[in-house]
Amino acid sequence: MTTVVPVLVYDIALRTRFRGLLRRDGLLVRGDAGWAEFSPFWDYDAAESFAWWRAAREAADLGWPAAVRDRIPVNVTVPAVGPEQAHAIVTRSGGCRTAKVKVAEPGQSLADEVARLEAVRDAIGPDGAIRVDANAAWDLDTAVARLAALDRAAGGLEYAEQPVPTVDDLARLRRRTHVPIAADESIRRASDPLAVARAEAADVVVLKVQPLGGVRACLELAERIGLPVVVSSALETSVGLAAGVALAAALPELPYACGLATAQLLTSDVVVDPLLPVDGALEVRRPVPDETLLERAAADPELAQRWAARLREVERHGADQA
Ligand SMILES: O=C(O)CCC(=O)c1ccccc1C(=O)O
Ligand SMILES: [Mg+2]
Repeated sequence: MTTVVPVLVYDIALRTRFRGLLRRDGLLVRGDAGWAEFSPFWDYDAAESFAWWRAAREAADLGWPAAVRDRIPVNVTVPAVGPEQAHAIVTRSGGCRTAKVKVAEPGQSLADEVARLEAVRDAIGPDGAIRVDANAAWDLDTAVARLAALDRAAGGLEYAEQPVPTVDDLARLRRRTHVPIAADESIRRASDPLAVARAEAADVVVLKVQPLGGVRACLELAERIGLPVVVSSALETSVGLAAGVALAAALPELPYACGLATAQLLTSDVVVDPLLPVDGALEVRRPVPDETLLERAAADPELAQRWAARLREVERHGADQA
């Protein structure tokens, strides 16, 4: 393999709390094929983070397969915020015709979620699509009851992403609700990502490039799963998002909006022209970081050291596997 140069650790504030985070940090590297992002969340160990490193190596060393489309329809991502803020996020989303609303977050009541979904429907209009993401937080009976209530509040849900943790419960739930089911954690954190398809546990699968080890790995997985794919981000800078865009651009079919509009959740980016939606879609392109913006986003030396140590650990893990 060619050498990949660790170039910079970024540390960027989020606009609102997301997945319990107030800031996002990660490593940017550059190889012969371009810039790449390595940004596993801190609760992922070296074994799980190794797939994220394979995705970065692919981006830096090889680049990505050819695109078959030049724009990617995307959903606006609505964190667990109040109804006024939810309304404003959708209205200022850059024309997104699909909204993905986070639900089942700690400390949130059904009333909070109903109010958020009503606000999102008001903002997106009757023709917009609304999906929810529960991040595996419900048990089966709670999911059946909540989906009925949220489906009503939203005036119809396009689908529910990972409402329950296990493949078996996804399959059972799918038989107890008319809301279509999407699998996310059951694909990207599973030892066997094909189990969802075998169990007929989902109508849609969410694929994320970093946790699944790269664009090529995702294209292969998509083919083997044989279900419609939604490409989603891991809350990256535009450097990481470009890999998701490349996957969405290369898939033979793309029937749903993708979850790649998350540059909107960051207060700044490392490229001059971030991957933000225009008319509800991202352009298929690979933006290049800007020196000044890289400097501005640079983490303090202590955080940079932690990432360097982490990368050494992940590479050591990879060497042991080989
Ligand atoms: O899909 C989207 O709209 C945005 C991406 C997103 O929700 C996400 C981002 C980082 C980590 C996990 C998730 C998730 O889908 O659960
Ligand atoms: Mg999800």
